Amino acid sequence: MNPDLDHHFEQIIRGIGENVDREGLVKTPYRAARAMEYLTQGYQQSLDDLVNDALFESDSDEMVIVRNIEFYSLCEHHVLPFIGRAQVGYIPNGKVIGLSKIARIVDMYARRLQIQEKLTRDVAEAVQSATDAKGVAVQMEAKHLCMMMRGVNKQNSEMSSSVMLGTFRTSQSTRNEFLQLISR
Ligand SMILES: Nc1nc2c(ncn2[C@@H]2O[C@H](COP(=O)(O)OP(=O)(O)OP(=O)(O)O)[C@@H](O)[C@H]2O)c(=O)[nH]1
Ligand SMILES: [Zn+2]
Repeated sequence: MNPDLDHHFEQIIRGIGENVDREGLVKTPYRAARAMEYLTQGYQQSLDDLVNDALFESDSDEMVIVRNIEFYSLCEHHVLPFIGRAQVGYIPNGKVIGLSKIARIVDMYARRLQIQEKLTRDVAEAVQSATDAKGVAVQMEAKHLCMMMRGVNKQNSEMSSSVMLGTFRTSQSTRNEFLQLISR
């Protein structure tokens, strides 16, 4: 818990012309600071702690895909939410990773400030480094509130991003299999 954050939120509320002493707002700097800490908790986490050795020997070398992992992130330009789903695939290389850990990896990076392209790459590289996989593919689609509730005000546009590593990059048929499986 960082009490400085409470003070900064108090300044923001004052800055927009509100009265921080009125009843409804008295506890708001505290609440907003705790919420912001929660939304950016990824800075306090590390890949090693999160994976917690949940790697299991396996001779399977078939593609594993986890689809529709929802995530909530904040864009680094406006500190407004972007909300979407991730699809993560990998080809094991002697070991598989605990299923929940893939979703935890997505969450750890989502709970930081960034752009979607970096989030996509961070997740792909983390899965690669945790599993030593033959290849990793990550595809994400998200709606950005900075495009919806301000700025260009487009309600229906979604951003799609993908990162392919290893065999997903070198083999067209592996990439196609992934894209086919996630579009089901
Ligand atoms: N590539 C990419 N751009 C993003 C992402 N999130 C927000 N942006 C964009 O970042 C850009 C920042 O542009 P600026 O011109 O510096 O900021 P701005 O004046 O607030 O831009 P507008 O949103 O167009 O009003 C905008 O085009 C946003 O849509 C993201 O995850 N990836
Ligand atoms: Zn933004």
